[in-house]
Amino acid sequence: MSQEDILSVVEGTTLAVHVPGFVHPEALASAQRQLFDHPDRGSLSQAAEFKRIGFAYSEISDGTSRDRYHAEARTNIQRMRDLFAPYASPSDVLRLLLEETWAAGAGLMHVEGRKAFIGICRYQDKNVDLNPHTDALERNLPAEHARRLKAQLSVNIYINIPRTGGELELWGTEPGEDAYHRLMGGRTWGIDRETIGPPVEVVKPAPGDLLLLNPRQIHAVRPSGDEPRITLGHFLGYYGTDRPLELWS
Ligand SMILES: O=C(O)CCC(=O)C(=O)O
Ligand SMILES: [Fe+2]
Repeated sequence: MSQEDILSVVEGTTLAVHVPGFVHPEALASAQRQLFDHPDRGSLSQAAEFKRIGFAYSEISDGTSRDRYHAEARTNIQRMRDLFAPYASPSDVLRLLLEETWAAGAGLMHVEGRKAFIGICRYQDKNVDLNPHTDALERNLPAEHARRLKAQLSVNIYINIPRTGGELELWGTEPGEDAYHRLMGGRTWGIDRETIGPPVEVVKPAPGDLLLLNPRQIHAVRPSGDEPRITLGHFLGYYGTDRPLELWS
């Protein structure tokens, strides 16, 4: 992954950058054994059908959950690191690679002096649909930090992909917050598939692959037909070409 790859997604000249085989096959096989039925997988605060290990920034809804997110950040990073041992955790490798590849470097996001978590493990079980949606850090971020953020990217590393289903769908359109809420209609999260036309690109990653995309553009994941879809999710904050990238989950 190069500086140009990252910029092409920021600028919208590329819909997604696909890096096949990002995770070493032995590390991948070991992680699959560890993660498949992991006892720590818990339900996402807003949607119980989505399971995850770790606590996502998007789950912050008040002061208590904000404190919890930061208090657990380092423990949750270490938990994912331990799950991949004796191999390097792919989230750690991603952080180092971005530090090496991005001219101004890259590091863990910190908000008001508190560290972010990175490397959430998400499970999408059989028949669970991840509806078309957008992600925006500003929904959860203190306003002062949000003003500096120029773009947001999403980096997913795939641990398990079902044989049928589990494709990533991309619409290539960035509705902005007001238009997104109109598209949501009365839903609490995401857009009804009937409300928007077909995606402009459909990508089926393989286990071990990495995909970089702009999550402010509408995207979705088709339901798994058989096995659970297991990913490591990361977001990247872009503050300008001469500024370091920031990572969080
Ligand atoms: O798991 C994926 O392929 C995409 C997940 C997603 O919604 C995102 O990256 O923002
Ligand atoms: Fe998303």
